[in-house]
Amino acid sequence: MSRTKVTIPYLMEKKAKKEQITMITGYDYPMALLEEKAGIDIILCGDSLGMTVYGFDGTLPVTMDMMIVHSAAVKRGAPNAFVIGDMPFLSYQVSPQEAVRNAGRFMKEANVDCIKLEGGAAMAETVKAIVNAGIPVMGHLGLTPQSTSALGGFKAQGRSAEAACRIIEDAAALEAAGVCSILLEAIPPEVARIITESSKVPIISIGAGIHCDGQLLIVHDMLGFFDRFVPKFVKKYANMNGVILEALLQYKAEVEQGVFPGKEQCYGMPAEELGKLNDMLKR
Ligand SMILES: Nc1nc(=O)c2c([nH]1)NC[C@@H]1CN(c3ccc(C(=O)N[C@@H](CCC(=O)O)C(=O)O)cc3)CN21
Ligand SMILES: CC(C)C(=O)C(=O)O
Ligand SMILES: [Mg+2]
Repeated sequence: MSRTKVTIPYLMEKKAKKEQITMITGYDYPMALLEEKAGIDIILCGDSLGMTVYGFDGTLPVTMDMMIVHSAAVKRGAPNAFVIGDMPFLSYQVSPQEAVRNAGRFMKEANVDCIKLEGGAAMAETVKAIVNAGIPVMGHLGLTPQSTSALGGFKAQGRSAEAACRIIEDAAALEAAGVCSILLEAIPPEVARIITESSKVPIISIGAGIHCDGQLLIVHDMLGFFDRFVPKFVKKYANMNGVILEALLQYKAEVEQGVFPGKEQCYGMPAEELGKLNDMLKR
């Protein structure tokens, strides 16, 4: 199946035409193949893989090396989607120089189209440095999982007038610094609407309501492939855990009952050769 290559101008055009942008996370080759086939616009190789794929309690243990391996696999599976590499904790906070080097690794070693980092005005200089290196940057505001400890947990943000005002200012600072898009996570729809209407770049929601330019979900959440916790913004479109568990139970039962493997799964040997073998073993 052929599909148009998703680029920044294409995403800008979608915002202008008020066509919704579709975005989903992807962490590996097989899922990326299906997301490409489905025509998803943007695939985020998120550091949420620390939780969904590696079983950590948060995203802080995730390293650049892990992100490079996974995002490269995603880009191989989805050459036409706009693939974004998520900068992991401590890969961009220390200095703009380190941030440029790590963002550059994503481009050089994983062939992604863009990188994403968390934070607002405080990250403006870092964003500028990366953009000046020719690397597109997506911003990320609201619930920023890399600062869970500072936020007091995975909690919705921007629910007071003052907190909302800060997020709106952060979005403006990111746009001025040159981001090509901003992700808003777990904030009230009213706040997201103000940002979407006042910004020139596409604004994507994960738990930020219907007024944005597009939507994102974590693929493991929407497929029912992760159930340690379910954020309020998740809608489950499938029950993969149920499907996979049923297959595993059936396999186990068939092995234990001697039903698997059947004749179809076995390699044949000509009767003549089998006869010869038996003669050889008799000697
Ligand atoms: N599988 C998965 N899905 C995600 O969406 C996700 C991750 N992992 N890992 C990193 C963060 C954590 N995320 C979360 C987690 C919980 C809520 C949530 O809805 N929390 C409730 C309860 C919080 C509380 O205890 O006060 C809320 O109402 O904010 C939102 C985003 C989003 N990200
Ligand atoms: C939760 C989303 C926005 C993310 O950053 C990730 O998947 O890592
Ligand atoms: Mg992330």
